[in-house]
Amino acid sequence: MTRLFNDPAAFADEALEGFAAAHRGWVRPVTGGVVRAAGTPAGQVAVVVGGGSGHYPAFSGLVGRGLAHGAAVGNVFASPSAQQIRSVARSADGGAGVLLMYGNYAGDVLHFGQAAERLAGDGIEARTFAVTDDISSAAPEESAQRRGIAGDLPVFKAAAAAAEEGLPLAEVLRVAAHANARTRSFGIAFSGCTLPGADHPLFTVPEARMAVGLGIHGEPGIGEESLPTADEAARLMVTALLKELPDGVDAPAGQRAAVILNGLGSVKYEELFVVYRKVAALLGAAGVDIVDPEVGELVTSFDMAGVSLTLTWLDDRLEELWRAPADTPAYRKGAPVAQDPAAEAAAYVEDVDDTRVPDATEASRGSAAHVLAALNAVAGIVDTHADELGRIDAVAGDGDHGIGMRRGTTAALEAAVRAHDLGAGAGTVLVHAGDAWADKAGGTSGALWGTILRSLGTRLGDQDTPTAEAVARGVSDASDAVRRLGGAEVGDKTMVDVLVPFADTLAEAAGAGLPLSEAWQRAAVTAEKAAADTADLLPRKGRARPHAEKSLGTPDAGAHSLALITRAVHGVLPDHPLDQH
Ligand SMILES: Nc1ncnc2c1ncn2[C@@H]1O[C@H](COP(=O)(O)OP(=O)(O)O)[C@@H](O)[C@H]1O
Ligand SMILES: O=C(COP(=O)(O)O)[C@@H](O)CO
Repeated sequence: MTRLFNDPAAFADEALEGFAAAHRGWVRPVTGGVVRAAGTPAGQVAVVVGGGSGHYPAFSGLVGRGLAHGAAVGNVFASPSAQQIRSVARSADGGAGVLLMYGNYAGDVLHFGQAAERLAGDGIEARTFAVTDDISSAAPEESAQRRGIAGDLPVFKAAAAAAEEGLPLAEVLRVAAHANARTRSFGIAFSGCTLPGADHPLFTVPEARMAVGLGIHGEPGIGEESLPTADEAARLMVTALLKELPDGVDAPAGQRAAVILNGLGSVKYEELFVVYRKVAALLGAAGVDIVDPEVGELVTSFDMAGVSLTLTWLDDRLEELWRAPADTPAYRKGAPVAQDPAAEAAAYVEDVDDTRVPDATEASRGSAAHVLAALNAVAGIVDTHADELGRIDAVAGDGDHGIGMRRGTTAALEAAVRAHDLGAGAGTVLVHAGDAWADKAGGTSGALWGTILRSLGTRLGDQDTPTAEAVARGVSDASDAVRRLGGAEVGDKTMVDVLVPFADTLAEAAGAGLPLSEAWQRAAVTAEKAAADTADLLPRKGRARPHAEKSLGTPDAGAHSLALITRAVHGVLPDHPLDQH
């Protein structure tokens, strides 16, 4: 249970504020996260890590000498937005480029990728690297699809220690890839976590049972067994990891390994030590020489009761990097590290002029009022269904779809009102709304919905009255853009299963000369049916993919929310073109 919070929607921001206030000697808050208080030494590659909140000390607690130069911090269980990541990276950049590092989750992949592109536009060389250590999340032949859990730490640390040595960006990236290839984790859990403001856990594990391979957002595990003794738990995890040795490690005997026994939130340190006692014995019996083990909380999941074991199979170079000193709020190692003598990190402040919008015609400004009404309806329907969306998402995902959609739609509406008050046309109102949605929601759906509104707004522009055909073309642009960005196709069990038929039906109806409201009504019916039909599909993309069979019978959360939104928008569309209000 998360008991102490104010407004649940503000939990992540308030936690970050308190964290930064408590660790002024190490970190400095910037828009989107934190950077080292002393800044990045000039000429050093900056390693910027990040991910959702709810996993402390990942990710903000790992900022400091010998480890990350900055951390972008998202909402609870949702990736930070591209805008947040860009802001942190710009503040952390020491002039030698930035390596963006995160666990392999769809939202993180989308937002960190977009941030890297924007940084390139800012003249900062940026590369991305996703950690994939969790062996239970995909088969060995699909290891690139695996999610990142406590293996984040050794992989981040190896890259950051290489950066600290002054190596160039390409070399730091190579070290990250090498460390990741030799890092494997496996976890078990005994009870779920409860998100701030929720009155029941995100997921549950039956009494006296253990979920095997459960993810750090409660993604369902690969099996369920009777509650083990501490020794049995140790044996299960060690056996799983010794079965999957990386390339270049033929047998455990004679190898050296960094070992992390990680508590996921509510397993006590004493319990961890009882388990570690057996882990050490089993690895010793297998001939593995343990180097600088860590037993404690390094990647958590609120109050989830669970543990994971991580092994990084060391060679001489990785051992040197693993042993290198570090000094961060949550992770210290070696002799005390002198702080960088540099002056306080300069915080990058974005130069945004939000008091001006492009010129718009009277007609387009009139249409903007309808766009506002539509966004108001969208925020309303999402608010009403937020809990239901979370429940659907929790079946095979991480249960945050309602939270993210609520944050996104609220921010979109606020930005739209601001732009409208400044006299923006329909296109600009939509573009501002999309940017705010992506920025404030983060997560997979934040990136995709930001793209949807931006595509539609770009097509509508600020000059003409949007006709049914123009709106249909905008929705088709959005559908193409979502497929390009997320890489999903119809049948993968995502929002694409609704967006594509919705766009096609709208285009067909508008092309046949129907007025917008009628054309939209037909398309909304198609969308609702398509969303319901996703219940019969097996997920091939996103977080639900490893648990395909668990999601059978439940529609996709993003598909369902899209259908709800198309229906709500229809409710406020006028029967005539969008130029009258
Ligand atoms: N690659 C993808 N392309 C299109 N839509 C996707 C993709 N991956 C996930 N989604 C959609 O995003 C929804 C989840 O959104 P969100 O709650 O933000 O996810 P997460 O917490 O996994 O980032 C899914 O239900 C699905 O509809
Ligand atoms: O869940 C996280 C980010 O992934 P999403 O796909 O946006 O949910 C986060 O907690 C780990 O970085």
